[in-house]
Parts: sequence; C-alpha cells; structure tokens
Amino acid sequence: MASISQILVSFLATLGAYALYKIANFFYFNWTSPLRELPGPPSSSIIYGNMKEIWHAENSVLHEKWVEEYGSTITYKSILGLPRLYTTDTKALNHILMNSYTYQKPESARFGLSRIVGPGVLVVEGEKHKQQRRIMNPAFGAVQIRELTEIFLRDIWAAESSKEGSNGKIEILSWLSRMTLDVIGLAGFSYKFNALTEDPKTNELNKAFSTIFRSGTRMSLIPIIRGMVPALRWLPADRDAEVKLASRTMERIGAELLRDSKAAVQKESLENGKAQSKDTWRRRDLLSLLLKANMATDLPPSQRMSDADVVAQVPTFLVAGHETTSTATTWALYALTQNLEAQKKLREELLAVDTENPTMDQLNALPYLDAVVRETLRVHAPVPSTMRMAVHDDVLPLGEPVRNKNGEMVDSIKVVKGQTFLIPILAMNRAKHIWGEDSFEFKPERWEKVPEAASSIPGIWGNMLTFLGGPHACIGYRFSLVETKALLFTLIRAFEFELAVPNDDIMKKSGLVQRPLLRSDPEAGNQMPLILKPVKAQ
Ligand code: HEM
Repeated sequence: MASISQILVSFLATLGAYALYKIANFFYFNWTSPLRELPGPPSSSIIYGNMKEIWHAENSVLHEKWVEEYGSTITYKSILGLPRLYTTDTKALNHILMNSYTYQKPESARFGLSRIVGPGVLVVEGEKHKQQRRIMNPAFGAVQIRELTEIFLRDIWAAESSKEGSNGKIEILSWLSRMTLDVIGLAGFSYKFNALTEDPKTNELNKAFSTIFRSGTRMSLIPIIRGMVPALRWLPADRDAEVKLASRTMERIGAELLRDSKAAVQKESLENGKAQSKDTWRRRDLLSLLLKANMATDLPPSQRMSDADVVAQVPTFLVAGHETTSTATTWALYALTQNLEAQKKLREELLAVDTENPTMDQLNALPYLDAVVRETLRVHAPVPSTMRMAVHDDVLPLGEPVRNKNGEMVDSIKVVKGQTFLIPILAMNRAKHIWGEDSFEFKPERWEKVPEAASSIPGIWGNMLTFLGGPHACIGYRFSLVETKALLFTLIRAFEFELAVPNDDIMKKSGLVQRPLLRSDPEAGNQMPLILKPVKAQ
C-alpha cells in the first residue's frame, strides 16, 4: 500500500505538472496571439504591462491618445504582458456586442461582480441570461416605466421639501445617492429604505453601498490575480470583509423583499379570486412585475426562474440602478455649473412648466432638459468602459482596415479563445471623428442636429454607448432617464448651482462607476461639493 509520503509526492507532482501546463499555455497564448501583429504602445512593465499608466491616467484619456497615434484598432498589454484588443471601429464593436454568446464578460469580471450581487442578470451568460432577460424585459418596458414613474416621482417631490431652506455648501453626490436608493427601493420593490431621512451613518444599506462604490485610490494586484487564477481566490485583499458584509446585507434584505413581495402578490391574486395570469396584479414595482411574469400560469415551468435567481435580481437592481443614476445626475449638475448659460436656459424651460409634479410624458416633452441629459450621458458616461472575452475562436470584421506590423492592410482580425477586449464606452461617446473637434465639451445644443456618423454607434439609446448595446445592454435605461430628468426638474427649478471648489480640483475615478474625487483630498472619498442658492420666486 502506498505510504502517506508517496501519496503526497504524487499529489504535488500532479499539481506541479498542472501548474507547468497552465504556465506553458499562458506563454503559448501570448507568443502566438494574432494581436502581436497589430500596432500599439510598447509595454512599460513586465508585470503590469500598460495597466499602471492606464490606472494613473483619467478614464479613457490614454486609450484616446493611443488611437490617435496608432489607429482605430490597436493592442496593448495587460497584466503579465497579456495582449488586449482595443478598437473604436464601429463595425467591430457591433460584432462584439451583438454576438453575446461568443463575447462574454470575462470570468474575472463576473467573479468580482458575483461576489457583490450573486447570480443576477448582470453576471449570468448564455441561455441563462436569455431566460432571465425574457422574463425581466417586460417589467422595464415603456408602459411599465410610465406607471412606475408615478410612484417614485411623488417621492422626489416630497424629498425636495426636505431640502427647503438649503442655502450654502452641500455635498450633492451623497444626497443624490441616498435619493436614488430611496427611489429604487420604492420603484424596484415597494420598499422604503428611508436613506434620505435616516442618518447615513446608521442606514445599513447606505453604508453597504458607500463601501461597494467607493473609488479606489490605489491600484492593487490581488483582485486582478484572483480574477485570473481561480486557484488563488483565497488570497486576502483590501476591503474583502467590508464587501462581504455589504453583500450579506443585500442578500438578507433581498430574501425579505422577495418573501414580502410574493406574499403581497399571492394575496392580491386570492382577493381577485382568479388564477395567476398576466392581468391579476396590482403591485407595479419591478420585483412584483418580475414575479408576475415568473409565476404566471401561462409560463412553461422550464422557463421559470428559481427563487435564488429572483433574489439575486434584488442586489442587481440596487447595484446597477442606484449609483449609476445618482452619478449621472451629479455630473449633470457639475456640467451646468461649468456652463451657466445652459443652466439658465434649462431653468427657464423648467420654470415655464405650470405644475410642480409633471408626469413622465410632460418631462419627456421638454427639449432642453432632454438635450442636457443626453449631453451629460455622452460626456460623463457613468460606466466609462466594460470588458468582453471571446469564449471561442472567431474572426472580427473591421469597417476601417488597419496596417499591421508587416505593413499589410487587413480588414479582419483573427480572434483566439480567451482574448479580452476593452469596450470603449466613453471614448466612443466623445470620438472626434464622430462628434467633431469640440467633442470633449458639454454643449447641449449639439443635439439639435446629431452628426450622421453617430448613427453607426451600436448603442441601445441616443447614438451613444452609455447604456451599451446588444443583448446585454442596460435593461434599466428608460427608468434611469426619467429619474434623472425628474431630479433635474426639481433641483434646477429650486436652486442655482455653483461649484464649491476650483474646477481643477475635481477629478474622475472609476470604481464600478466613474465618480468624482477632490485632487486636494482623495482620501476623503467620493464627493461633489456644490453651493446652492434658492431660486427667487418670480
Ligand atoms: C445612468 C444610469 C445607468 C447607466 C449609465 C447604466 C449603464 C449600464 C451598462 C453600460 C450596462 C452594461 C454592462 C455590461 O454588460 O458590461 C448596464 C447593464 C445593466 N443595467 Fe444599467 N445603467 C444605468 C441605470 C440602470 C438602472 C436604473 C437599472 C435598473 C433599475 C439598471 C440595470 C441594469 C442591469 C440589470 C444590467 C445588466 C443587463 C444584462 O446584462 O442583461 N441600469 N447598465
């Protein structure tokens, strides 16, 4: 019989052989990658590739510089020199975004996200994603969002009065973030989080979110390694304990919300005395609509989502739908402090509306408000980029041929399984060849005439990539747009806004979303200090 030491030796030998195989595979992938022939910047570090310089630069700026220098389709180096493809070619981007079975979120990104939200629609891929979207899409349709708007608008109007008398310096990001948490609570789950009225330091969800979305001020290798090497996921990283606590809080609240929502939905259908069908529900929040679709008797059992899948949508809606919108509205206010003419013009349009409580249709009928929101989401896209990875070999077509390092012009690129891509959301939104030489400037008037070239951008909304495109495009964009408009309607009618610090003190840094920090005090965390002056009654 083999002794323990023999078993140990053969176990270690197998482990060693496996590690060697993985390392050889890694170098083979690297040395044989077809991307080696593409132009791009030299790597500045064996360990970090170009990642450190990308981390230290403002979002997208370096990529934009490289595209100007090397062309629209380039390659640069990620960690350990792994090649990454970067393209602003709209034909190539369309191919990647539309073929979502081939180009998926990389396992490393899904691992990071799933630690926060669980197996919700933001994380799953393939058939499971298709099933979840099929059941969830109707809850986010135009008609449903119109009805939903009535619920949360009331809350926004009411919250405004809590700021009555505000005069002076306000940290607007945290106010908006608590406001949008309350809105998604009501609209998403018929639940009052009371984030705005309770002390932010004691409100448990508010605390959980400040942890999850805090922009990092240091680059750390551990989360990247953990994403890339599943065997090393036990390695401890900064903020692990906080993130775990935050996700446990959301999971627990999610389970409670599901239980309450199911009970309410069942009670309603019993009161109606009818079997559960598409027309027997009164609760209109997103979770109830999702349960309605999932529990309706006309859905074959094979297409239903499990309770675990439904619970995972709660943190998914919270994470995906809360800080994104508050960040967008924060950048809108910031942009308006830098363009006072636009702020004045917007206020005039909004004050001419003869109600304090407009409906969604009334909000959508305001052209300058619409232009301000579009321009904000173009120049200050809350999610500046995302990642995709090819899960099998493919050929990527290019609209604009590139010259490879051998001097040949190529109109397609061979893609090997495992290849990662950075999807340039912000860079496409402000590409000079599409939007013109002033593309970095905030000019709502540009929406009076959209440049023809913008129609080739494969985004689900507004000729831009802010909400992405294809089967994984943002499900909540209609919701977010009307919420942003409602917030701006209320705030701009009530207050004049000024930046409370010099403009060059504001910098952008990405955690999950692109949020503001002060250069003079990054350790103080994300913030946007503004000075509010009540608008005088006319
Ligand atoms: C300005 C606000 C928002 C922005 C900029 C935004 C942006 C995005 C982007 C870029 C994605 C694609 C991520 C990827 O696949 O890599 C996405 C997905 C998603 N968003 Fe949004 N979002 C916003 C608001 C919302 C709201 C309000 C909700 C929900 C109430 C929401 C729910 C989702 C969900 C569930 C997904 C995953 C969709 C899927 O993979 O099928 N988002 N969002």
